[in-house]
Amino acid sequence: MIEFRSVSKTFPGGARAVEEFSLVIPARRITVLVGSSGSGKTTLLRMINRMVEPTSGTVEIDGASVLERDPVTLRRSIGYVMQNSGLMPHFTVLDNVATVLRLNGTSRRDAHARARELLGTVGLDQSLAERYPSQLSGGQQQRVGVARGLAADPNILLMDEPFGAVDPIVRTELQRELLRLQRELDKTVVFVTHDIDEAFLLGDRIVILGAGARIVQEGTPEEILTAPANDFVAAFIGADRGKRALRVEQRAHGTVVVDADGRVQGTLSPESAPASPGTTAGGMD
Ligand SMILES: Nc1ncnc2c1ncn2[C@@H]1O[C@H](COP(=O)(O)OP(=O)(O)OP(=O)(O)O)[C@@H](O)[C@H]1O
Repeated sequence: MIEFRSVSKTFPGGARAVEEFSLVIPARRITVLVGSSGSGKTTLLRMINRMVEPTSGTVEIDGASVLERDPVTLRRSIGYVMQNSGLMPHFTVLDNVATVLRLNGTSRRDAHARARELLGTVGLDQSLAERYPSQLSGGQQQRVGVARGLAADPNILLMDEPFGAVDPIVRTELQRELLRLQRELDKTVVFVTHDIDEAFLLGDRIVILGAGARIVQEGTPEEILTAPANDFVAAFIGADRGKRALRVEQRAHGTVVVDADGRVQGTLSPESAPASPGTTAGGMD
């Protein structure tokens, strides 16, 4: 569990990126921080591994303040994946993935063996191991970034718009892979995005942020979709638009689900159709 307690951050020069931010981030779940540009998402993420130091307040991991940990050791114990993969251009894929392990004292041989294993975990072919980052596609680079983030087998994985720079098809693929990985590896993931669709797809919990990282609403996707806290959230999630505002209509050949623009999005099978008033669900008696 990660806990922010009244955390503020003012950068030199006076930008108040985060003001009195408090939040509990549950273990073994994906928590998504979503908000518009400049709302302080990256600053929050980087205060977890002390890449940014809070001006006041504390960040705790399992009850212990990160401010009391050695920043270098702390950083190496937490996975970090960023938008442009952050790979070292003159290192091979294998060496990029193995770096943290080497820094933590693992032998070259063992670090490479583990790195090869991780390429498999993130769905990359072993034949890419000796390539350099510039010889990979954007999507492959991001996978290497994820493998590197997982190298030290951290409990916590911080992801800062990791799929922001790839095309929509690859992005969908990477999102699915992350959900699969999470089911397999059971990490505490803190994921930053400005894309509300991505937040709904990935988040077990979603935190919608306004300026200064003010929490506008926090909850499960279901809670936010069914009860947006205010007009800002409703507008941000597009509550009255397209696929967020579905209704059921009876048509000649069956029951269909129609979006806010009147387009048919799918069908409703008899088993999942809501029971009409007066009927008993199940109907066995
Ligand atoms: N190193 C820095 N020095 C000065 N100001 C900074 C620094 N880093 C961030 N800021 C400012 O703090 C505020 C929050 O920035 P942050 O990067 O956390 O926002 P964000 O929500 O992640 O934005 P984006 O979605 O554009 O990445 C912004 O006003 C930004 O200009």
